[in-house]
Amino acid sequence: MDQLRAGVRLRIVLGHLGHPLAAAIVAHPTSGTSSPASFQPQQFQYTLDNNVLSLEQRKFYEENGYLVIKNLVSHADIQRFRSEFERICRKEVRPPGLMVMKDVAIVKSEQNLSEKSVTKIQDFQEDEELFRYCTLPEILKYVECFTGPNIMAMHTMLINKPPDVGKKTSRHPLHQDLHYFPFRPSNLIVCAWTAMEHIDRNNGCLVVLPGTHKGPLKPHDYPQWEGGVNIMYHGIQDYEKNNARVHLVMEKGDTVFFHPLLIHGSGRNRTQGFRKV
Ligand SMILES: CCCCCCCCCCCCCCCCCCCC(=O)SCCNC(=O)CCNC(=O)[C@H](O)C(C)(C)COP(=O)(O)OP(=O)(O)OC[C@H]1O[C@@H](n2cnc3c(N)ncnc32)[C@H](O)[C@@H]1OP(=O)(O)O
Ligand SMILES: Nc1ncnc2c1ncn2[C@@H]1O[C@H](COP(=O)(O)OP(=O)(O)OP(=O)(O)O)[C@@H](O)[C@H]1O
Ligand SMILES: O=C(O)CCC(=O)C(=O)O
Ligand SMILES: [Fe+2]
Ligand SMILES: [Mg+2]
Repeated sequence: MDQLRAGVRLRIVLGHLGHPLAAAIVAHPTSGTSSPASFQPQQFQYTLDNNVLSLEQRKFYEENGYLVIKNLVSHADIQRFRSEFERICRKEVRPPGLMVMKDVAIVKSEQNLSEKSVTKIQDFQEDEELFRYCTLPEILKYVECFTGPNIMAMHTMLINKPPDVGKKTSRHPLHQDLHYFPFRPSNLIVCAWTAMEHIDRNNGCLVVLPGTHKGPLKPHDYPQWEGGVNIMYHGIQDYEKNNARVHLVMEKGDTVFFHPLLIHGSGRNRTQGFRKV
């Protein structure tokens, strides 16, 4: 906990700020140094050696840049996070450093009332209840597969995607999280994104372009959307249109871990509910 709190700012993005991956020692036949019997050529670039992920899961993340773990966070914990979010929206608590963001279409409308206008809260590291998410053993167990054991929470958010008012402002353009991160190395950063309810294309699920974590960080800018774009919702202009988009349908408690270079976004929320992650 103290180690986690030592971070700059927190999110469900977790990273490793320590050493780069140790370079493999290559044995030279005449040098006298011998190769350990267990030496294997480096097969994996995006995951670390431990016994948590199956070979199949590891290969999936290496190839696609994300991994969904079903039913990872308990419904009881999710209910507690939901209650705390509602308390924050009612202004019963105001943790230091917290940023409350409203949808650009709703902030300028008559509907700008209470939690129905809050699109997300960011940087909730000082809220003890919400920060419990970053300390859940089941989350950290998987995070460690990507970051190694010295884990630091860097940025936190609870997203409450509102019903779209017809201007498509509830969408989140396709982007790479690394665009927002001034720290590296990228392969030792991972995002954990937990569904707080059933999420599919109707309420604006996460959309990913598999394999794009192998590419570079691309230029980002505001999309040219007529109905308006939320502040800081930058998107990639020139992504590969042939790259298959995969819509991640998730149940409450399911968690997707993804690489900060993976191109992802989310569609509009066509329901009347507030889609929470
Ligand atoms: C902070 C990063 C945001 C990332 C967003 C995208 C997330 C992608 C996920 C990827 C991972 C992200 C990880 C990020 C971590 C690193 C971040 C590094 C970048 C920074 O640190 S940037 C610095 C911090 N950034 C901000 O604080 C964002 C800007 N925030 C604000 O401007 C305000 O706090 C905010 C949220 C707009 C609310 O202001 P507030 O004064 O409380 O609100 P008002 O109602 O008084 O409105 C003032 C004014 O703003 C207009 N407004 C309100 N909401 C929006 C909106 N959603 N979009 C556009 N415009 C908005 C409102 O209409 C008012 O305008 P007027 O013209 O009427 O004055
Ligand atoms: N052709 C496109 N050009 C640019 N961005 C796109 C395009 N298609 C989708 N996106 C981006 O990907 C996100 C997810 O797309 P998706 O198609 O799921 O959402 P949607 O268009 O809002 O809903 P739906 O397609 O289900 O009607 C969108 O919010 C948008 O940011
Ligand atoms: O949940 C969403 O709508 C998008 C979230 C996102 O981009 C992120 O968590 O990095
Ligand atoms: Fe993102
Ligand atoms: Mg679409």
